[in-house]
Amino acid sequence: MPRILAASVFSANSGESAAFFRSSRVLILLLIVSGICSGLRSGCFAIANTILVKRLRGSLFASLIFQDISFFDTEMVGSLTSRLGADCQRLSHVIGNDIHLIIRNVIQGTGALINLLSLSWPLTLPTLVICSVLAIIFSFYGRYQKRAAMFAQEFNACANNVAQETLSLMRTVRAYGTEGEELGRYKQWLDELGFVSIRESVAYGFWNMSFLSLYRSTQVLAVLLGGMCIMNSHASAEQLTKYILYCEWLIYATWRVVDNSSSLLQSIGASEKVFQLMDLLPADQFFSKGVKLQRLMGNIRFVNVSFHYPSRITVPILDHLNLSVQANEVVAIVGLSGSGKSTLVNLMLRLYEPVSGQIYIDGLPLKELDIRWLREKIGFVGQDPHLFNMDIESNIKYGCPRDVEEEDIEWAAKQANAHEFISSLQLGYQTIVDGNLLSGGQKQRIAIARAILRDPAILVLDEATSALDAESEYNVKGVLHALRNESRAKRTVIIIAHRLSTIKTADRIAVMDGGRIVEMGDHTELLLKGGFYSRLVRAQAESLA
Ligand SMILES: Nc1ncnc2c1ncn2[C@@H]1O[C@H](COP(=O)(O)OP(=O)(O)OP(=O)(O)O)[C@@H](O)[C@H]1O
Repeated sequence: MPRILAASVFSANSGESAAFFRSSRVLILLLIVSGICSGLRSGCFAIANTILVKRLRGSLFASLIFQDISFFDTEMVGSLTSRLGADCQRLSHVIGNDIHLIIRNVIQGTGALINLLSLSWPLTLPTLVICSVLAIIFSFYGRYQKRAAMFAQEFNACANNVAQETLSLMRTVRAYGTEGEELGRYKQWLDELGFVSIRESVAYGFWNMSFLSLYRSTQVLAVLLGGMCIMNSHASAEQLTKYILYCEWLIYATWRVVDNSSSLLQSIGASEKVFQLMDLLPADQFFSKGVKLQRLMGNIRFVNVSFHYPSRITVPILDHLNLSVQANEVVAIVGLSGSGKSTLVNLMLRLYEPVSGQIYIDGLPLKELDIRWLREKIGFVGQDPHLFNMDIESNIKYGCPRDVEEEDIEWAAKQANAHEFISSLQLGYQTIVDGNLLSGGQKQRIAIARAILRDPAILVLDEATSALDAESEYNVKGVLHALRNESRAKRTVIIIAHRLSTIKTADRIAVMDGGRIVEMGDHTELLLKGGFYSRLVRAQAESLA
C-alpha cells in the first residue's frame, strides 16, 4: 500500500490523471480485500479461542478429578478453581489474540522490509539497527513480564482461596466476629498482588518510553538521511515518501510483534501451573483393570496394615493393624477422636494405599480388585455429608449403578428415616437442596438413603460427631434396626460410632487406640472385661450425667 499511496500522490501532483485513477482503483481494491481478510482472521481466531477455552477447562477438570485423594490434601480448592477459570481464560487469549496478531505483523513487517531493501539497502540499515535494539530491550522486558505474571497469578489464586474459605464459612466468621481479620487476610494478598502489578506497570512505562523514542528516531533518521540523498540527487521525493511510509510500517509491525509477544509471555507465565496440572497422570487405580467377582460377599480383612498420610509422613496413623469382618456382620469401631477410625475406612475404600500390610476383600487383595466395581458395591456415609445442589430424588439416586424406580427411592428413604420429612416438604422428592434448607441430620438421612439405594454388599456409616450427635445416633440406630428386620438388606455393616449407646446391638465392637485394635468383642463381653471400652462407656455416661 505505501508504494501505491505514494504513486497516487505523486501522479496527482504531476497531473497524470490516468495513473492516478489506476492507483486509486488498486487502493480501493486493497482496502476491501484487507478489510475482508482482517474480519475473517479475527473471526476465525475468536472461534479458535472459544473452542480452546472449552477444551482447556475440560481437560484440566478431567485431569484434576482423576487425581489421587492425597492430591486434594495439599492443593487448595480456591487455587484450583482459579486455575480452571482465570488462568485458562488467559491462556486462550494467546491463541485468540496474541498469536494471530504476531503472525499478521510478522508478515506485514517482512513485506515492509523487502520493499525498504529494494528501495535502498544503505538507508534500510539504520532502521534495522533500531528494530534490533528494540528486540533486545524487549527480550529483557519480556523475561521480567513472564516472572511477574507468574507471581501475579499465584497471589491471585491465594486471594481467591481466602475469599472462598471465608465465604463458605461465613456463619463461623459471623459468630466469632472475625470479619476484620478475614478482610485483613484477603487484603494482604491484594497488597502483594498490587505490589507486583505496580512493578509490572513501571516496567511497562520504561518499555513504552524506549519504544516511542526509538520509533520517533526512525522517522527523524529517515527524513535526515533521505533529505540528504535528495539534495545529492541520489533519490527522488517519491522514493523518500515511500521510504518513510515503509519505515513506519516496519517499526509499527515490530512494536506490535514485541508487544503481543510480551502479552504472550505473560500468558505463558500465568499458564505454567495449568500445564503442570494438565500433565499430571491420573491415579494408578483408574488405569489398572482389576478383578470383578461374580458376587461380593462382604468379608473384609486388614492384615498388619500400617499407614501415614502422604502429607504428614512423620505421623504414623495406623500401626500394624489387624481386623477381620465376616460377611453380613455388623461391626462397630469405637475409640478416641483421632485414633484412626475414619482412616481405616479410607483405606478400605482405597482412597489411600497402606504403607505396609495388606487389605483383603473376600480373600482377594484390595489392589487386585476392579476399584470402580468395588466402590459400586460399597455404600458410604461420611461424617459431614454434603448434598449436591439438585433435587432430593437426584441426590438419593446419585452414583447409583443400577436403574431405579420411584418405589426404590422411597424404600431407601424409608429405611433411612427420611421419607416422612421429605413428604412433608411442599415439593417432596422434587425439592431442590440448596443452602440451609435441610438440617444436618436431614442431610445425613438423605446420604444414608443414597448409600442404601445402591443395595451395597458393604455399608459404611461414619457417625457424625459434635452437635449432630443426638440426631445422628437416632439415624444410625434407625438404619441398624431396619437392617435387622429387612431380609432384603443382608450386608456387612461397619459403623464408626462416637455415641457408644448407638452400637450396643452390633455383632462385634472393635476398640481402636493409637492406630491399633486394642479390644474386640460384643458390648457385654467388653464391659465385663473392664478394659478400654468399659472406661470409654463410663466416661461417656459421666459426661452425659
Ligand atoms: N487427609 C489427612 N491428611 C493428614 N492427616 C490426616 C488426614 N485425615 C486425618 N488425618 C490425621 O489422622 C489422624 C486420624 O484421623 P481419623 O480421622 O482417622 O481419626 P478418627 O478416629 O476417625 O477421629 P474422629 O473420631 O474425630 O473422626 C488424626 O490425627 C488426623 O489429624
